[in-house]
Amino acid sequence: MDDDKKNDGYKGSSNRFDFKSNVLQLTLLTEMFDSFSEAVVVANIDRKIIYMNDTFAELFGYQKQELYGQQTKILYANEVDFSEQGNKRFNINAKSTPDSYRVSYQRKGGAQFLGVTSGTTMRNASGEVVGYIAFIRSARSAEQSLDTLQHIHNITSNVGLTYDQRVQDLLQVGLNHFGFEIAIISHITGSDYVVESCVDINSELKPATCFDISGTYCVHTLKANKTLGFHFTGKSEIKNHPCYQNFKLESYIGTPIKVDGKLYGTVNFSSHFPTEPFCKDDYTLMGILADTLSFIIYKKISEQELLLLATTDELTGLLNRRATLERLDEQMLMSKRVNYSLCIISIDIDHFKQINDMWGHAAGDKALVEFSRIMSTLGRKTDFCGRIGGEEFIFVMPGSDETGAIHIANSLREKLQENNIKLNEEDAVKLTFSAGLAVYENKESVETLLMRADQAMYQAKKQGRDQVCLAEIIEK
Ligand SMILES: Nc1nc2c(ncn2[C@@H]2O[C@H](COP(=O)(O)OP(=O)(O)OP(=O)(O)O)[C@@H](O)[C@H]2O)c(=O)[nH]1
Repeated sequence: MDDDKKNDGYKGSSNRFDFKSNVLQLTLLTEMFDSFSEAVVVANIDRKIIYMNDTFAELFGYQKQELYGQQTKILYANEVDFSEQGNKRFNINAKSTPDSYRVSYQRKGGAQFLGVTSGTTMRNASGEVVGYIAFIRSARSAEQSLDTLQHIHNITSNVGLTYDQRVQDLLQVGLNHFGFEIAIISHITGSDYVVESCVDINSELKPATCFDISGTYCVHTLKANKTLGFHFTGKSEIKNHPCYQNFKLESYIGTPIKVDGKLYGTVNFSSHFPTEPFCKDDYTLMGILADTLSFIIYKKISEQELLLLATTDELTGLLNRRATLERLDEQMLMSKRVNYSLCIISIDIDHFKQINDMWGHAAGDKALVEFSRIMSTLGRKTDFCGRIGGEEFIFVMPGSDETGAIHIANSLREKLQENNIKLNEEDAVKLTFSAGLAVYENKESVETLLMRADQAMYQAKKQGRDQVCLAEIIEK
């Protein structure tokens, strides 16, 4: 073979890896690596490129002649990385053991990609370092995809993870796979795109942020109803998209998440830097991630529904007895810890039996539902009420004193006076109630607090109903 043709390498005089005297080495490199499927590059001690194979030139998007003699700085996305690698690896004191690392590279034209590089120093017969050989592959190779799949499996099979940890870990796996900065699970209702969970390496994006869907790339993903990716938005057909104009996100890949057959939102990854074109593996992985998330979200929604069922009174929609007492207990603990007052009112509708007797059980049910609706419109956001039994309720007011609680009881009375309760098409009644008000005393239990409030309520009944009595205080 003609030497010149064989050695289409750099022939400049400044490199200390002199080809004229090292023809053998270059011939060897050419024979060994020209047909290699992995990208191979050799740089001299000045970090100038003296050999590359076709795969390398293709990976970086250059003609070989454009790269020969160039410092490898041209290949790095970040100049700092170039200097750091130089300090660590490309110097005469560097170890000659092979070494592997990941770094962001830059193609001709600026598109960036995450590369896995393995390399080692090259020495001459006297043992002096004369250059460096590196094997570079895109981090998103088949091997990387398998690694990502393994991580997804590890996360889904780890029963010790909470919902939030699981979701965050899956987002992180996606970020690592693509080498991006932002990962989002969105919940989409109408035109609202709400960031439900996210990982943002720059900590700028926060959960619960809401965008109009038209301002996000996901609008295209939803329209396509499948995974969609843009690896260099600034050079794509959507470069006028508001998301590009506002956030300069150069790369994006997103997939719709469907839960129980209905659109829930999207999972998407994005970066301010361009990346290499997405490959089949990337699309497959996005599908697997979206399916995995869909299952996890479905499970969470089912659990929430079950919890709601277990804590809600079926007829009125108020908290049921167990949930009311549990919440009361929590509030009493809090009240003790931060030393604020807490009041409860035990409420019992007057002569309720007569409604059932005169208009039937269904009419009684309607009265209970309407009474509950009116009662739950009262008070502060932190107040809550629950149904304790048939026509008995308690109203809990954390942070309120006796005056505040009496005000609530009076408001309920006024509302009931203003509103006739419709029992059926023709009939309506006015309801009254008897109530017992108890102010929580430090150290007492839920049972004593309730008992004192109930006793005061029975007192109100005894005294003629339609009134509020104060509970006895505990004798010291
Ligand atoms: N419709 C309906 N009635 C209920 C429900 N739960 C309990 N009740 C009825 O509520 C009535 C309560 O009656 P009582 O305990 O005698 O009390 P009251 O008639 O309100 O009289 P006072 O409390 O003394 O004013 C009973 O008839 C119960 O059957 C329910 O879920 N739906």
